Amino acid sequence: MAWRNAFLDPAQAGGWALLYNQQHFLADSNGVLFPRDWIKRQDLEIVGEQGIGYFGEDAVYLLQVKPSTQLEGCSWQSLRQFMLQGEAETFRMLAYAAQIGTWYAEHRFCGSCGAATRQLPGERAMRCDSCESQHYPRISPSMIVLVTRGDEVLLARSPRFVTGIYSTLAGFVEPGESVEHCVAREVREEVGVEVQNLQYIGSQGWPFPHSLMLGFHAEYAGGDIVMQEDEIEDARWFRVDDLPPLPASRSIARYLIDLYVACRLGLPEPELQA
Ligand SMILES: NC(=O)C1=CN([C@@H]2O[C@H](COP(=O)(O)OP(=O)(O)OC[C@H]3O[C@@H](n4cnc5c(N)ncnc54)[C@H](O)[C@@H]3O)[C@@H](O)[C@H]2O)C=CC1
Ligand SMILES: [Mg+2]
Ligand SMILES: [Zn+2]
Repeated sequence: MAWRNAFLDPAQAGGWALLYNQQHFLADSNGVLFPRDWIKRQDLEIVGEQGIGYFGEDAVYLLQVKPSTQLEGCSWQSLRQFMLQGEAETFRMLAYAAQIGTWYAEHRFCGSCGAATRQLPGERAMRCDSCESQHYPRISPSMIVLVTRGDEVLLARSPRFVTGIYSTLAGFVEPGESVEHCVAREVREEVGVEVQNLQYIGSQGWPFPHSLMLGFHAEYAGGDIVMQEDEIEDARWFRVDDLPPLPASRSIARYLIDLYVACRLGLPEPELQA
């Protein structure tokens, strides 16, 4: 079943409901989608509602509820869990839903003047009538890069990672800089190394909470590894035939590594899950 984003009017009846709060969805043994009319008859406090698209032919609505919300036979499951284990189209739906949920939750009041906002009909925007501003979903461009040196790749550990896992370097683009500049700056800051011959590989929306990952391969150009305090716990060169535990297969971090390894070892190219 395929997921497709769309703008649906919540005034329409029917369809399916996702129950959302802070990067978590309520789920039972059938999954995350509940008959929406049935949900509306339950005694739940619904904070906000958006029509977000179609799962197959079925209309899907996102219902923001309180974190204390309980439904018989259901439990709260994290978006990260669906990223690690969920079916691909289900994860695409939940990734979009979570970003719409984050946007809505963070823009109920105007950041300029503090007045309450309202949802504009027909557009994904929160409108402040008091100062006439509009607030759209925020997307944070971030670079992610695999630094390579022949048969070796530079991988690092953040103290936030699961024990043992090594990954590519990543970082947020700063205001006014190009993504290329960001790659060179972040690599220099995090591991003290210079890079050259950047090659753009592809991108991935990353809903934790609203990054857009722009993925590169870059060749080592000079410098010894000097790790950034607090951000980087370990960084090393690994041979492509002797790699440590790597990030989740659905991540662009993993794709950048698998792609380079496949090229060096003459293996079939992996595919990036969008
Ligand atoms: N899809 C993938 O394969 C991967 C995705 N990522 C994502 O890339 C992003 C950037 O990676 P990091 O190394 O964590 O970034 P980073 O190297 O720029 O440092 C993280 C720090 O940036 C600050 N920060 C948080 N949100 C920010 C924002 N929106 N704009 C600017 N600064 C912000 C915080 O102080 C945070 O501790 C994160 O969202 C992370 O989840 C990281 C690795 C793999
Ligand atoms: Mg970083
Ligand atoms: Zn305002």
